Amino acid sequence: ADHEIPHISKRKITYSTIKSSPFLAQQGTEQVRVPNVIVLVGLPARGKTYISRKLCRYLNWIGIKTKAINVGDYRRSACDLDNSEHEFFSPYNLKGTQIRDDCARRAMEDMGRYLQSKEGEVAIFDATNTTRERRQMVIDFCHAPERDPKFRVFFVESVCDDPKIIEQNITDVKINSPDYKGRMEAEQAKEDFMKRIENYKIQYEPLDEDDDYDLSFIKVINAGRSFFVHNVAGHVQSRVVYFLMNIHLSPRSIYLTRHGESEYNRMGRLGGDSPLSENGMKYARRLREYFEKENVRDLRIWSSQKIRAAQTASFLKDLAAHTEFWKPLEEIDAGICEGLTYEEIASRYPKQFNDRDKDKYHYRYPSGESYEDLVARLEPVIMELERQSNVLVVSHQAVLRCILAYFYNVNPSELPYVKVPLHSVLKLTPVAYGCNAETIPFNIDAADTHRDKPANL
Ligand SMILES: O=c1[nH]cnc2c1c(-c1ccccc1)cn2-c1ccc(Br)cc1
Ligand SMILES: O=P(O)(O)OC[C@H]1O[C@](O)(CO)[C@@H](O)[C@@H]1O
Repeated sequence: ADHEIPHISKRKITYSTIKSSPFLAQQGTEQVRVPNVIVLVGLPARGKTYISRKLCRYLNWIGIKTKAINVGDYRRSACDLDNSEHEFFSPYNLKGTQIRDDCARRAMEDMGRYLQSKEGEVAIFDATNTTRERRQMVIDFCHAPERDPKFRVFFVESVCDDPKIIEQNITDVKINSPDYKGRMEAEQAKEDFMKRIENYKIQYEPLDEDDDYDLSFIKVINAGRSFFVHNVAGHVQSRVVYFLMNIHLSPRSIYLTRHGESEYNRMGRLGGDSPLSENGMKYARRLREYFEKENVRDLRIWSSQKIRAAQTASFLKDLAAHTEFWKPLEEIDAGICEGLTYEEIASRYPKQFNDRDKDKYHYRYPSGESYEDLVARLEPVIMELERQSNVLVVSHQAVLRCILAYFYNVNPSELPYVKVPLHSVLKLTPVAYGCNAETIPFNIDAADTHRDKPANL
């Protein structure tokens, strides 16, 4: 059609191009970055799996393909569960030691295949790795003579002598772990687990800045109260350090809501900067009533600067300790399609409309943004959310899809189709390894702005 965007010739660009993800520089098809292995170190109940899974989720969300490999899972599948009492973990139990070494080796080989095949760029090796000998085995595997490129190794040691934190870990996670669930009373399980920790303490050799002078590592002390960082090498390691220094365990809630229904929502028009509709105003009032009852301590409100969002947030301003308006929270920029309805896009730019549904995450509107662009612009928002305590985010459909995808590990193909209806609040509360979600519906009429993936694609 003569309205069709002039097809920009895809000149073969020879110099290295920074692909759409700002974190990924690609030379032709090979990624210039070497594979990275992040090796956890620490006694049981020091949060190693907590760190592994959270780090894995963050790296995948920013576009760095990452897999966490937990050696405990290999041990549990290798031997039936009667081998999970503390005697099994005694260094004097030769059979137990042999099984555990074998599981570590098999896990390491799976990790090697994941990185060698370029299926992923980063592997997180989640195990105690509490002896120098075991750590050397991992290093030798990553730097094997025949390996090209060598895997870069970064140790993350979690050191904790705060009994309250250890207690919290055991009640939160260990008692419900497959090792104990339904086989032992909580009290007995806790006792057994404390003995398992004692077994590991016999051989525990913490990382040491002199003995391990050539290694790259970070010691996280008492769940992030302090850190010791040594010899950080490369982009991935510095992002890992940055992330670990911004997360915390303190209980809090994150509330997510879209703006109230806007005039453009009612017309089915995308983007723009229209004010709230009558329904939208009603929602904003009811949202305020909800937060009056919630009575959240030190609530911070972050809102997009679009009128429909700022109006919604302004109803709650006096309830919050602090309200700020952030440009990164604005809705995806639909470029030349801003202000149009989906029907108008389909008729004016049929090829663009079709291309978008084929790969909605990577599709970038002409003069606009893709979901991938949105994730990159939202990374500082996610990092600040990790740092904060109670926050209410007032934003938009595509933005909240990206934020939810971070908390729930939603992959790029599903992310653009996550349901985020108008006039509902999502309350996220981090617990143990995951996040509880509570949807608070307000039963106030609103346009349905959700478009499912067409069945034929
Ligand atoms: O137990 C622990 N000991 C020591 N550090 C811990 C935990 C836990 C933990 C606590 C309860 C449940 C699940 C995990 C998290 N972190 C942790 C570690 C590093 C950072 Br940066 C932040 C938190
Ligand atoms: O990616 P989708 O499904 O088109 O949703 C994003 C659209 O949702 C809206 O926020 C509301 O329709 C638009 O402003 C935005 O373009």
